[in-house]
Amino acid sequence: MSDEVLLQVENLQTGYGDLQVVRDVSVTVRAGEITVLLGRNGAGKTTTLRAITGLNRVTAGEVRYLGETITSVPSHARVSRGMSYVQEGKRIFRELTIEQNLLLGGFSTGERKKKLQQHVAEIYDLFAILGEKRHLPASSMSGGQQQMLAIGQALMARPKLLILDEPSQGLAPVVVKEVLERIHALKATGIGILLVEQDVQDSVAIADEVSVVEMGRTVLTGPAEEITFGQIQAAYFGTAA
Ligand SMILES: Nc1ncnc2c1ncn2[C@@H]1O[C@H](COP(=O)(O)OP(=O)(O)OP(=O)(O)O)[C@@H](O)[C@H]1O
Repeated sequence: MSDEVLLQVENLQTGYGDLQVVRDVSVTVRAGEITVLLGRNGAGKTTTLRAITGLNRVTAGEVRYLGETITSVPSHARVSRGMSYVQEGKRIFRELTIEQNLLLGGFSTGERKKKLQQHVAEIYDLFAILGEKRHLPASSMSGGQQQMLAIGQALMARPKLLILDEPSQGLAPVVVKEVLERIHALKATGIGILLVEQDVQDSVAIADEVSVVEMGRTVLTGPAEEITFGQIQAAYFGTAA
């Protein structure tokens, strides 16, 4: 287990206008580790990610990132401090080529084209299929490959913390496994990953830390190796102690 805590969310409260959706969520992500955030539809997972990334206002609790409270730091400043967020639904540019999509992902770094090309080559090392298809339009790729492109695009911003909202959504089970395996391989780069998932079994298999949210509250949290499938199920269905 790494000791470097990248993200520490404590007793988070957030929502939409007057509607409080997240009432008490706590989650920790360490460098070189994967924290999986689980919960049923509507439990408040996406809303939690939106508050962490600065898209939703925090009404109580704390978001600490790289040792600093960032609760009032604007979203774009969180990006430039190394927080990359891949929202649900593969937000890529379908008509652009894979390589153009990746280069756009690195645009915010302000680095020169040569440096960006080096980073693109690193992405091809991580996701070989993107390199093979680099000159094809993104729309020509399968759902799983487009998800890898969305992740590759986020990595081009050179994040310390990568936040992924349901990358397995809409993918066939065999493709889900492949995408999660690729995400697992990213740990070796030293970044921390916060992964929201519906696919409990496969995501817990790659997790270091697990948190389950039910009706806007963290009901179970701890190291993946100490948490049983039965405990996760009970937390999911609101029967946890
Ligand atoms: N823009 C919004 N305005 C008002 N309420 C919203 C908005 N987005 C989500 N909600 C509500 O907030 C609650 C939590 O939604 P959220 O998307 O965070 O859940 P989730 O755990 O990510 O579930 P899912 O897996 O379905 O995305 C739901 O009741 C949802 O209807």
